[in-house]
Amino acid sequence: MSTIIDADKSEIRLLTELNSRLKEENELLKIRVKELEEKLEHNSKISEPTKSDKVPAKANLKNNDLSLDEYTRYGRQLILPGFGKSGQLKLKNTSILIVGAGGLGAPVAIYLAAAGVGKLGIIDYDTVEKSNLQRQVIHNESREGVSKAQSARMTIEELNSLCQCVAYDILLDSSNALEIIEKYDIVIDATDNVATRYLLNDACVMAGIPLVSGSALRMDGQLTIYNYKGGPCYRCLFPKPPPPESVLNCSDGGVLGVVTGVIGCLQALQAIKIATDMNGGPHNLLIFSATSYPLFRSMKLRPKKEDCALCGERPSITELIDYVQFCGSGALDKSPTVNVLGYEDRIEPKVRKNLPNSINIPLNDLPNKIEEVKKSLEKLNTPGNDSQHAVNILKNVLKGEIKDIIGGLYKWSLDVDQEFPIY
Ligand SMILES: Nc1ncnc2c1ncn2[C@@H]1O[C@H](COP(=O)(O)OP(=O)(O)OP(=O)(O)O)[C@@H](O)[C@H]1O
Ligand SMILES: [Zn+2]
Repeated sequence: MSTIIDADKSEIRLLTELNSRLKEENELLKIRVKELEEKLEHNSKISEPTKSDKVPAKANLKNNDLSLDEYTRYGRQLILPGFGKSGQLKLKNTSILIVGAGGLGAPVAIYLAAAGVGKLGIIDYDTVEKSNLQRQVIHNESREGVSKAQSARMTIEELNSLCQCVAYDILLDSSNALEIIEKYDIVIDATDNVATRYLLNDACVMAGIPLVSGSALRMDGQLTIYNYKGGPCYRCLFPKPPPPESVLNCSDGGVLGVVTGVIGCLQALQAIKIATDMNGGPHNLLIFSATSYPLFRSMKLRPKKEDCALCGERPSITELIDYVQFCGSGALDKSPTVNVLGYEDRIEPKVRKNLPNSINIPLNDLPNKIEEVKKSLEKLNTPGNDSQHAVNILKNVLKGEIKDIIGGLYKWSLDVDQEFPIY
């Protein structure tokens, strides 16, 4: 009997000890929480904006506090001096529109959602293809054929369900741009064509929204912010579009996936800096080249032009125009084309490994070989964008129907002759 009482007593003693230890730990935790709160408060004060032209919050989220879940999720950036709770709240109350869910748009969307931007809009008219996956890391194999905007939204929702993501699977053009853009605080240009670049620039100037513009091709990339803090717009620097035949895109020129990652991450960074009013430095053009040393160069941008047709003192462009006509090409445009099956219909018999009735001439040699082409070529086929340039050159010197075969030898190998070697 006494043994049982002794055992009970020692258990009570243990429990009492445990209880007091828990109380002590509880007190220590309270002190630690207080310390962290003070630190956050302090950091928030450091990051108070010093500049007057703040980006107006259009997210309409009106969140004044962070939940426990958000403290845990964003803890590593909350303790950053100059960012803190006030930076996090600004991100939470910011809406950002990403135009293009391709090589640039993918990292932009992932990093902005992960960082806690309150609302992300993602626009893309296209669907996911296997050749996108080498760099468009927001998509995956199971999403082939799915709308890029929807695929991006699915990834974002899995990554951060606190981020409100709106997917627009549409072609952004003059008829819809302003209406959509006006709902956002910041716009990211992650597209790949000149017409959309001018469209976004004009719409952002008209709506008074900063535009974070990026581009990447081959091993190189560029980053600029337009229409921000009194700086220039795209038209101040480039009043006229380049000739359409001088523009090369990734499907023709190629691009290393990491290069789009570098530029996309920098676009996300600039957007975060704008949203949180972090110091951003002067208006610069940042140039990245994977094959140069140093990898980055920064060039001061020319200032805003007083006589800019769009943002100047007496603007002549006061509404969105026809950008396909202005640029001579649009997001969907190519040279006059014929698809491989159409071409197959016109020739016979099929000859393996060589396209029948065709000769293959490198673009550089083409101007010197017009006579040869005249004699021997009925229809032309060279790969990629070169063939579109070739069509333009030939149209100037040859009469008759000159067309570019869509997809060239690669598409021929897919749709007509699976044994035709591709490269
Ligand atoms: N006006 C526009 N409206 C909506 N989406 C656009 C517009 N212009 C371009 N885009 C989208 O921007 C993205 C640009 O990304 P990127 O060049 O990496 O992709 P891509 O066109 O799939 O590449 P590839 O040329 O290799 O097929 C594309 O997904 C394209 O559909
Ligand atoms: Zn301008």
